[in-house]
Amino acid sequence: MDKQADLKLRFRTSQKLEVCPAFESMGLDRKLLQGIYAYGFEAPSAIQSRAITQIISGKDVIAQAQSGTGKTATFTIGMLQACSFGQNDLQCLILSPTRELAGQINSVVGNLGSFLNVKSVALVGGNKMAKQDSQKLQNGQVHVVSGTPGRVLDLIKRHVLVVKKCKMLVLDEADELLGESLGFKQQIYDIFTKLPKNCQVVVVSATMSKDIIEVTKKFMTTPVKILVKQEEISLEKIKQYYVDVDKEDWKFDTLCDLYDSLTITQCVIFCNTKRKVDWLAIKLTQSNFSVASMHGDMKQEERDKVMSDFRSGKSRVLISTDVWARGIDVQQVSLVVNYDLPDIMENYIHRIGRSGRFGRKGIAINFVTKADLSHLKQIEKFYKIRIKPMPANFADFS
Ligand SMILES: Nc1ncnc2c1ncn2[C@@H]1O[C@H](COP(=O)(O)OP(=O)(O)OP(=O)(O)O)[C@@H](O)[C@H]1O
Repeated sequence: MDKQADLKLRFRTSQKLEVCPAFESMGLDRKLLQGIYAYGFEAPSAIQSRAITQIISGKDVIAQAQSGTGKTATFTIGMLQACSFGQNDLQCLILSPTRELAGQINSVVGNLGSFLNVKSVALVGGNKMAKQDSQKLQNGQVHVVSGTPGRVLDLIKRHVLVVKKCKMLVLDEADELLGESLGFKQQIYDIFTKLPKNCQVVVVSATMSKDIIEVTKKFMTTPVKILVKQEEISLEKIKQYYVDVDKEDWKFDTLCDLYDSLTITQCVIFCNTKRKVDWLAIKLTQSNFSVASMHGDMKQEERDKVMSDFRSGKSRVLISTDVWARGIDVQQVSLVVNYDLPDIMENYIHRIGRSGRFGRKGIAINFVTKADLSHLKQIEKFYKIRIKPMPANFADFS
């Protein structure tokens, strides 16, 4: 077999995967099922019906599925089924790239595991660890940790977090954690070396490149792969448009013209830098538009307040950087505006995926200057999609 063909084969979805059409047919604990139904889920999504039983079987798993299709519950349900709640040890460690995402995952774990009496904590940077959490950790009263890599590694090194009984490591947004750009990769390797040799590894993301799958070979053993074809990554339910703004200076007025449509439900506006987020938030506020903003240089308490106001619907328009691009789930978000096109190709899919959660309709609007046109074409080519000009009657159907 020539090398190219061999490479293609190795990155295909594993053959003959069982598909479970119902949560009942997955062999789940009765109390876990109770938690799933109480959370409002009726039937599993495509990724859930394929990946949960693979995770439960104890195999290493690479699970890719489109944004908003229920990957969090996929690994959470698999993981909760694998935990022994009679045992007072840390058994599962979930890592994700942002504090907000780690917190969100922790609350999904708590909700789905509410009848199992699961004890979980979120361990993230930015805040001093709550005394209560540190006590729980030291008394071995935590089954599941959802954290960001830096904080988790630090606590392991300081022997506050004891991982010797950990049986499962989950990397959510794995391509971001294992990519070169954000400096998480070394931290992940360091954490991995502290875990027991037979620790199961589950990696999850909406985007997964061949390079990343190569990287996973360093710490995964013959994983089951559930992958999505490049042309299927973009969700049909999210309509994608561009507005030709010609030059940077015109973006602001275009956004002001759109503002009434943005507030119909909730909207996230992405800028490429923290400075631009601050600038845009000030400028819109000065023009009497009500907006919230969030980025990585803000104090954690401020970030938490912005998140909780947005989740509760108190604020409806949020301006942010790529700190908001991945994983954050606010079902009411129906519109995403790329005030700037993302520099990182993968983040296009993650950003627009903040809308159209779990089959809902979503709209993505890209502001495109003359200089951006070739970048837009690259995005279209990469995902095999067509991004149409925004129709004049957009406000009627948004
Ligand atoms: N089986 C289900 N039935 C109904 N709703 C579900 C089901 N599974 C997940 N959801 C809901 O779908 C939404 C999206 O799920 P989730 O955040 O896990 O998506 P994701 O695939 O991780 O997305 P992303 O790629 O953005 O991280 C959540 O609000 C979740 O509660």
